[in-house]
Amino acid sequence: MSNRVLTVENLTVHRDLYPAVQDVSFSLEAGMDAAIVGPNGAGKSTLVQAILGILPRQAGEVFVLGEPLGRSGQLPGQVRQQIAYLPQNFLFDRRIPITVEELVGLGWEPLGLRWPWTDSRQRFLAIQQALARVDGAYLRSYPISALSGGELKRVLLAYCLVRPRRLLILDEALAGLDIRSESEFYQLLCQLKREQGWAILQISHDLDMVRRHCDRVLCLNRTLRCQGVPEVALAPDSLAAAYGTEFVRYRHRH
Ligand SMILES: Nc1ncnc2c1ncn2[C@@H]1O[C@H](COP(=O)(O)OP(=O)(O)OP(=O)(O)O)[C@@H](O)[C@H]1O
Repeated sequence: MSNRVLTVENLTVHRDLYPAVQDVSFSLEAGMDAAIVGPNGAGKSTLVQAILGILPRQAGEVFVLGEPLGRSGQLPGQVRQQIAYLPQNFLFDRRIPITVEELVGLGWEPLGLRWPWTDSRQRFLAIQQALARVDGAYLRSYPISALSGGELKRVLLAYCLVRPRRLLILDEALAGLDIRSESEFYQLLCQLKREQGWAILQISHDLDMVRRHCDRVLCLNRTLRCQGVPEVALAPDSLAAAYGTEFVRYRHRH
């Protein structure tokens, strides 16, 4: 079985009438944690949304687990189920009366029609295990309105891992976490990557975190300015290509 989880070939995506992402190519293997970095407006979210099939593309191809992403974002159900996505702002009204268990259970529901009472034991166990995995077993019957920001992020990760996945996409998902919660979250991601062979694609502005935790970096500024291991892709020359020379001088002064 191939280890290739994601392939992006010559992808171009327009916002309004201009290319926000142009001619981008890269691939991700199982067990790889890749960061997309670049200045504001560089096209990072646009790229991720096109890979998820949320935004249409003007040119290029995307393959997830070897299956081509359709022009309108279609993928076979069994492939789509293996992708988990944590957006930048998981926007919902936290006052809605839903418990942690119910929220995590939404991630478990298989696609397609089924009788509501089938697999209920499996579902219950999967939710329990996912919550235990993020040290959140005690949160099971909490209403989501009662969670702190860090607890909510852990619960959302449980939502992602409640069924087996191959690709996890994070869009600045850790923004707002304190240093300790962020570090714990990364340790957990690292374990999941090793144990379950997840490929992780994450957008981040935290270059120090990327240097510490990621094994591949994509420097984007509309086009891919460079890609490689952090030592290469985060070297001053590569950063200057993505962010401009002023940014690199600023980072060196601090
Ligand atoms: N809904 C939209 N409609 C039209 N243009 C948009 C929309 N969202 C973003 N854009 C434009 O697309 C370009 C890329 O934006 P995008 O959000 O992908 O960048 P980003 O790298 O994720 O930025 P940031 O780091 O600020 O989150 C920008 O020029 C932005 O103004």
